Amino acid sequence: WDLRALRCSFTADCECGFGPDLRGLECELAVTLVGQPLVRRQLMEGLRQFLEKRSPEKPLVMSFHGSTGTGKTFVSAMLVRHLFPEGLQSPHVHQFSPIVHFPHAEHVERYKENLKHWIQGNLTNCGRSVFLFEEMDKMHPGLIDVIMPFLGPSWVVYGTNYRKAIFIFISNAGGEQINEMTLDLWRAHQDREEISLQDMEAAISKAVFENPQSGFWRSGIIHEHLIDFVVPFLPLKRHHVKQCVINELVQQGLEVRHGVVQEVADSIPYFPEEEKLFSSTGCKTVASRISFFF
Ligand SMILES: Nc1ncnc2c1ncn2[C@@H]1O[C@H](COP(=O)(O)OP(=O)(O)OP(=O)(O)O)[C@@H](O)[C@H]1O
Repeated sequence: WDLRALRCSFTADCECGFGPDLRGLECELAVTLVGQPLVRRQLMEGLRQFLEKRSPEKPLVMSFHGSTGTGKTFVSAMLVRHLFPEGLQSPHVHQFSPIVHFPHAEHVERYKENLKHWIQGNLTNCGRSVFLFEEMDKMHPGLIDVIMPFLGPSWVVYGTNYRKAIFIFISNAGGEQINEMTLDLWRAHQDREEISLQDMEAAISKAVFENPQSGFWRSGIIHEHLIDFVVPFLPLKRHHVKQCVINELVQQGLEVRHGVVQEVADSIPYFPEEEKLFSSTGCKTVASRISFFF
């Protein structure tokens, strides 16, 4: 007997090793992700809505935006780990980085063909495939539009049902707008959880669509509203950085010393110049700085 086939005939979720664990994800986000209430909300809501449907009407498309070190890569890896047990190592999780996969502007037409075939082939192999597009702001404009047919609600493309796939775009684009809105809110004495997602989504979409340096420049993906969830990563404050230092010390099995936490947090640059509120590098350099102060 093929036990896998037998199990699959009784369960709906057995699709090329796809085993979503939303509770586990929610729990890990609550414990390890610092200062990103909107991310938790958007991500969990998006996934729940999508995974509840046995036959979704379109693939799930999310776009992560925010300045450096705010947790975009961290969250995407965590998300993937809670969808496929092998996480980023799963053969059904595909990462694309413009610098690695699409380095030369003069080869864009070839990249378009390759990308289309790659996605089509992998969706034929596993409808639950996850595609991660990193550093979207470094992507040649126009290239990403080749995947538009895979993101919409059509039933099949080239004979493949692709509606169960998940696409995630990651970029720094829109980060400035997010930072400005968060700063305005702080100046108005409002809580960061009170940021209106609608306002932020509109500002981010406009910023990436109108920026010639963005992979989404004049992109049909934005114009046709193919992104289901825009996920804004807010700039991190000093107390968030301190929490990152504590998390990192615990993870490295080191003693959590107040002095070290303070020194690492103090060594990081903050903006704006006057108030020095938000970390310019988020928590990105925390791990490497710990060895200097411990
Ligand atoms: N909000 C956060 N909560 C907890 N840890 C964080 C957070 N943001 C960043 N970190 C820590 O900093 C490291 C670097 O963050 P990450 O790579 O996710 O940043 P990023 O937003 O993808 O930045 P970039 O735009 O430069 O790629 C993570 O591995 C994690 O340890």
